[in-house]
Amino acid sequence: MRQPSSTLSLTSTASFQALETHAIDAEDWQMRDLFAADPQRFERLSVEGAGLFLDYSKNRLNGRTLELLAALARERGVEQRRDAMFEGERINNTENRAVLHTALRAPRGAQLVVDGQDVNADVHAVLDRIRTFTDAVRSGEWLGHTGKPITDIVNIGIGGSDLGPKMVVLALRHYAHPRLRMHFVSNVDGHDMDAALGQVNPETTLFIVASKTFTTAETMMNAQTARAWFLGHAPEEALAKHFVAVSTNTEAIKTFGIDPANMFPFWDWVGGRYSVWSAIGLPVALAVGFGYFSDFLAGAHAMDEHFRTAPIEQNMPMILALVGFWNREFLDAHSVTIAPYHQDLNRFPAYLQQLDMESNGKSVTRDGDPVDTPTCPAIWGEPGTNGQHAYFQLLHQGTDLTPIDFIAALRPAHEMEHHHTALLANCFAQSEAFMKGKTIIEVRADLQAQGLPPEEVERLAPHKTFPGNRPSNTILMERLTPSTLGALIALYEHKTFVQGVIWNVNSFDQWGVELGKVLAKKIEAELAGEPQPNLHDSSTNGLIARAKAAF
Ligand SMILES: O=P(O)(O)OC[C@H]1O[C@H](O)[C@H](O)[C@@H](O)[C@@H]1O
Repeated sequence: MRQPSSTLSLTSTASFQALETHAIDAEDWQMRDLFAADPQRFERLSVEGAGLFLDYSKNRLNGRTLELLAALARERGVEQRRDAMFEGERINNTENRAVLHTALRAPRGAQLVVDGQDVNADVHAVLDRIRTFTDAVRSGEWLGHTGKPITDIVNIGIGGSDLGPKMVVLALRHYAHPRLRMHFVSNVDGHDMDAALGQVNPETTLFIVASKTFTTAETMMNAQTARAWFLGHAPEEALAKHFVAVSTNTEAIKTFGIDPANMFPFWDWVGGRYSVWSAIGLPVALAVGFGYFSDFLAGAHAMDEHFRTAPIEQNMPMILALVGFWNREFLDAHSVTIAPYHQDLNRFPAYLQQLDMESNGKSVTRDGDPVDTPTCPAIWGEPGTNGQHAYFQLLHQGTDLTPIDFIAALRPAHEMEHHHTALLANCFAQSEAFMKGKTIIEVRADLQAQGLPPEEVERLAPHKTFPGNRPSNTILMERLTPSTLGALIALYEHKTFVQGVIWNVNSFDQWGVELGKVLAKKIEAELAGEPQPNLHDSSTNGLIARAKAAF
């Protein structure tokens, strides 16, 4: 494999050291002054691509900062590693796998042969099957065992086999088939399955068991429960009309009792959190139809092309990554808030939590050495304007600096124009307020103008002062469509990738989730079996004892 020039530790690179020196100068910068000094700042610090617009001018940086960040990206070999990913090299070095989610959205006929396998042909063969199947279900031609069309689809999956399809189906609800109700069951907590089964009819329900490995404990338990529930209402031969599977593991699907003819495959080079573009997106294709699903893939592909070809300085995912890196490393931002000013992007922050934190929540490099800087910040958020009335207080006046990504569509999918005007006004007002703040002098002037006595002005002024100078990005799109949503997700995927290369971590494994799984198996056996005192620490023993006493 081509070796990117990132074997030096991050802090020993010349470009990181140049950034460290530059960051000392930048400590005193006020964004208000940066805007006042440069009337072109917005034009200079914004970029367009694949139907998205990114304004990153409300960050504490200048042109020199960007030059230094771009130099760092070059020194860390971001472009070489990007090309290696697109070409199918095995960049996931702890699992010895290629990372090819970009191939899932490449148009038919794109050339990509990896290990002698025509990846593009394989991808499009599965897409053709998805088209045939989803057309049949949507048209009503696919019938349940008693001859009725499907009305409800229950996706059973967790992590990447849940978050992507669920988020996208919600985001594209305006494109959805009116007959099909979509349900998502992920949690091993029986309340999740109980709620879904309470709403559906076995005669008209299609279950999708979605699991890359087909070994994930939660999904296997939920799938068995759904199967048993279904067989309580229908004969065994009816299963083929009501259960399909999405997986890379054909053998496990057969063992479960799903006909391989009802299996939609994908491949080990698709990471779970990057899998919504594969057959894991089946619920999306069922809800919105294959045509819109293709538009969704095409939007992501447009972002791939932008990412692959635009120079770093005009490359949206690179810039989003570099600005985020600057805020993390030099402004000590421990977390990032995602604020979609679009109610239909309700689950987007949760989706990004897995994408970013499972990818870059690492503390050793690809070579197994400890990293020498902080890595992935925590990601969290809620749609605006709701967040404004909950935790924005901390963002405005708390002691931590938390960068914010505002995301908005300029045109709504409804006709209540005045709602949309109010929504956008709030979005833009918040980013302005975070940037500008309100000085104590301005606050005093306001309070004096209200006629407050001087001692009252002095008492209240510190509470009403906003420090400002708090960074944010704003991402705009004309409308939230299958295509712009595809581009938006791909933007964040590539942002995550670029940061991972700079930190030199493997963004494509997730060993950190394993320990809890192993211990849960042990404790599950203990909870179900005879008491075995003192196998654990006193806290875990005590909790197990309390649970057993309640059974
Ligand atoms: O699709 P599955 O194999 O069932 O995996 C579902 C999820 O579980 C795992 O524990 C991983 O942390 C996730 O990356 C994955 O998406």
